[in-house]
Amino acid sequence: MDWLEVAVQVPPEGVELVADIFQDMGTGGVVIEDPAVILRYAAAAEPDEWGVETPSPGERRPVVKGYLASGAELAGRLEALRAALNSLELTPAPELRTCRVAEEDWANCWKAYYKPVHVGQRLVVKPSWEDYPVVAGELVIDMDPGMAFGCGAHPTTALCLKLLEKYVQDGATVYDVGTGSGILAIASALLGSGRVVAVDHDPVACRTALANIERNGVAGRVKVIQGDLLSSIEGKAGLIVANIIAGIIAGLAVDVSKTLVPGGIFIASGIISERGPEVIAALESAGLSVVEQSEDGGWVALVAKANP
Ligand SMILES: C[S@@+](CC[C@H](N)C(=O)[O-])C[C@H]1O[C@@H](n2cnc3c(N)ncnc32)[C@H](O)[C@@H]1O
Repeated sequence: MDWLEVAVQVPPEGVELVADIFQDMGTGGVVIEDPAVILRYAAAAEPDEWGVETPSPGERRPVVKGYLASGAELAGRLEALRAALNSLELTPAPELRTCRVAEEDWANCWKAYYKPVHVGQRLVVKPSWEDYPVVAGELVIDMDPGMAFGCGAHPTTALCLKLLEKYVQDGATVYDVGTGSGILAIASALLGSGRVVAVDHDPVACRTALANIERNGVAGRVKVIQGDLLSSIEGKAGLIVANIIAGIIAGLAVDVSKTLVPGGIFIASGIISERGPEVIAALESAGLSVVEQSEDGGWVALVAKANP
């Protein structure tokens, strides 16, 4: 099938709003290219090693990409997208570019950027097609994100991985809400969780997560459910992790509070820094106490605790 890649260049405060529009349109995955993150990689490693071109000064605004299937409805959907972008009243106004991609290109084009990454003390996220000599004590997550979000390089994912290292307890039940590639569910299992439920509303993400879970040999402890947030999961959890976007995290706070065991932990990520206070307020008013915040590349991750 052919797809239309729609790339929208926006000022930083528009990233989430545009990602929300794509999500509401059911684009099945949104890609956020943040020049600040790319610049950090370029500074941290040999750019050649990453295959990353350093953005020029004119390219400092983030780009949000969504994918629309070719077909009779495409023109109408593009028109609806343009109208939604105009209604945001951002300055400078979002700029929209489109290009056609074949499904295979879309699934593979990012592979050049993806190398083994060390995250936190013990975790290493390794692309399934790369060789990696494992060092004693390391926990290696073998990933092929396919078309789902979550290769470990994005700050929102890396923040969650570091916090999972700190908060996953042996034998705990973990719910990974918005699992994408399954990366956080797999990390939770490798870190000692006894039972993990990974949920995503996107069927492509669920298939990808399942394949990655099997690849990492943790299928016995990790179950994948296609569903909306916590609505399809039954029972309590010791830890819930959700890397989605600020508005969804804030709206999820009450359900999280009802689902956590006393003293349970919620790791919330995907929150653009400016919206941190709003999410903290939602968590606190749902009866959770925010006990830790970490920040990376303009994104904040929060740790909130249920009452003991
Ligand atoms: C930013 S990605 C995070 C992927 C992965 N957990 C990570 O940390 O890299 C957010 C994921 O949440 C999923 N998602 C968004 N809204 C959702 C909802 N209402 N219910 C379930 N999943 C949702 C998206 O499909 C996407 O896979």
